[in-house]
Amino acid sequence: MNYQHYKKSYFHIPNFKRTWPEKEITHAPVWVSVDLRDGNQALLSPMTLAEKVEFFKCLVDVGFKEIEVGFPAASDTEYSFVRYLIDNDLIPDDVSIQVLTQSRPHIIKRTVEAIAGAKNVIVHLYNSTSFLQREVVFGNTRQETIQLALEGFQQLKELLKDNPNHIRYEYSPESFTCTEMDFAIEICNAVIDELKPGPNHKLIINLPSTIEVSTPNIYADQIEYVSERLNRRSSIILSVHAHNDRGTGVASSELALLAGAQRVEGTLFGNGERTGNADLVVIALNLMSVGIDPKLELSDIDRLIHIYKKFNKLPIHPRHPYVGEFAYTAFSGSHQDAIRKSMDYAQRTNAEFWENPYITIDPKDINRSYEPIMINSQSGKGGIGYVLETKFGYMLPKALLQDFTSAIKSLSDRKHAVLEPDEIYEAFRQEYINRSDNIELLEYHIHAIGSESEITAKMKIYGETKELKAVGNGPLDALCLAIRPEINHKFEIATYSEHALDGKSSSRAVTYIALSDNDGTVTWGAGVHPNINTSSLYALVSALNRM
Ligand SMILES: CC(=O)SCCNC(=O)CCNC(=O)[C@H](O)C(C)(C)COP(=O)(O)OP(=O)(O)OC[C@H]1O[C@@H](n2cnc3c(N)ncnc32)[C@H](O)[C@@H]1OP(=O)(O)O
Ligand SMILES: CC(C)C(=O)C(=O)O
Repeated sequence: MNYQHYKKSYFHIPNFKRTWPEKEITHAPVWVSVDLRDGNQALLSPMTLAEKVEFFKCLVDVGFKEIEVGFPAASDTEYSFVRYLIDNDLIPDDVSIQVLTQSRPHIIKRTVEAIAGAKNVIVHLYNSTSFLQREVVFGNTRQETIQLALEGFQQLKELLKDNPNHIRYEYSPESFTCTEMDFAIEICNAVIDELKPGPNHKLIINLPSTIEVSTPNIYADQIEYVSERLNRRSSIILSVHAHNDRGTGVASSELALLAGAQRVEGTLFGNGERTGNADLVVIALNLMSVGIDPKLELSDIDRLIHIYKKFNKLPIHPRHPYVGEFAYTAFSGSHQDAIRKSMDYAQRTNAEFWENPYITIDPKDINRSYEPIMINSQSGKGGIGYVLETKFGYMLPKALLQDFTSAIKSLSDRKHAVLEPDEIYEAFRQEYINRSDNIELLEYHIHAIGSESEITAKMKIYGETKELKAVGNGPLDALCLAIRPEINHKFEIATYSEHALDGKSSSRAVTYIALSDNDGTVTWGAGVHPNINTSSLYALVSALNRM
């Protein structure tokens, strides 16, 4: 690998006493959806006005109070969308729309025109501050870079000075993670000094991980280091906006919260430039999973998935946290076993809290329909038993389950595929239930003789119909006695168990019987019938056929 091609692109963070590793997240941050801006700018085909309107409504329903609705100067659609929201009174009073602008006079002017009449607006101005961007992209010195930001805000203040509405400002030193720390502090403080925020008109300072270049702990250090050195800190809302280039956008945002961030920008399911933005659904559900109110209403997750797929025209990965197709599925035997035991335990003990060794949240809390267990060649008896029990009501004795599991594993191995519950049941039915291949019980009658039972049975044995009769200490014993002389094989009933299948008075019963023969080989059979005597006789015949 050509690792010599790379070097660290973030700058040294001077020694300081970091406190974030000792902290815990205790409450939800201010959430900001940037789906309609950062998400939208990264799409193959950006959303139409109608699509943005529908997406916006969904974000409002979810509970976002700050929504970056676009970059109004970018295109007619972007501009018209902002106007449409305002002119049609679609922005609830408790929701602020946020618009993004570069620090360029004509772009700022157009942005201000776009927001005329909106009650609550955050005007978000950015310019890039990293060494590379300053030197190569802009050709600006540090001082010129600061000047660019200040001139932008001076123009905004002038254009908005008579605006009667609630206007707040946000400043982002874009490419913050590759900016020298002293310069990041210098430029943010220059903006703070220009805007002079106070407790009643706070300024949002957003420190983006425009591109992820380090492990999340470095980002957290950068956030805490700068946070502590901002002027008028109590009048600043510290915001983060993490991308996901190293796959740690969520972790970066979470550690940044420990480090002093109060506000998190991101998108649903992590859409956004390149590898995406921080996934707000994951961060919020991470909070819920440890008992913290996420302050977003995510229970109708399927609606969000639908909106995401429809308007972003992107799929959700099957392994996506919380929402992927397999997020609540275990394939491997030991996981299935532990999931099953824990679910049974929670039900038995009427548990107050969700606790499961392999499933972090109860999928029902986000209205997911789910398959907790799927069966393939890596599965074990725990999972197979779970499927037979939860889908079909069969509670197999452990030894029978073991017997059946080897058959299922080799079936899945041969098929190279997951087995559907119906296939598993069908395999069980064909192999064990009411077998009559060579020996068939056609009719029977039982008479009680004192404490004993006499059975008269019409049976087909290897093609020949026979009338058999015997007395035993119960119907099953009697049938064993009647059959033994007819077949050339010794057997004893080793175990017997039964249960109702459907849980109603009209329900069917299932009986499981294990026979052992001369050399100790154990053979299982099962019988199903509404009459419990019949189900047990069928189980015996079934086991005999298998033996
Ligand atoms: C990290 C982020 O996601 S930031 C948001 C990025 N989003 C977008 O760019 C989407 C919307 N953008 C657009 O539609 C277009 O880029 C526009 C309309 C804003 C501008 O388009 P154009 O005028 O054609 O310029 P272009 O896009 O090529 O931008 C490059 C110019 O903008 C300058 N520029 C870039 N960012 C900024 C900024 N934040 N402030 C001031 N100038 C900037 C560059 O230095 C460059 O100037 P130059 O032409 O003098 O070299
Ligand atoms: C404008 C800023 C916040 C941005 O989108 C980024 O840095 O990724």
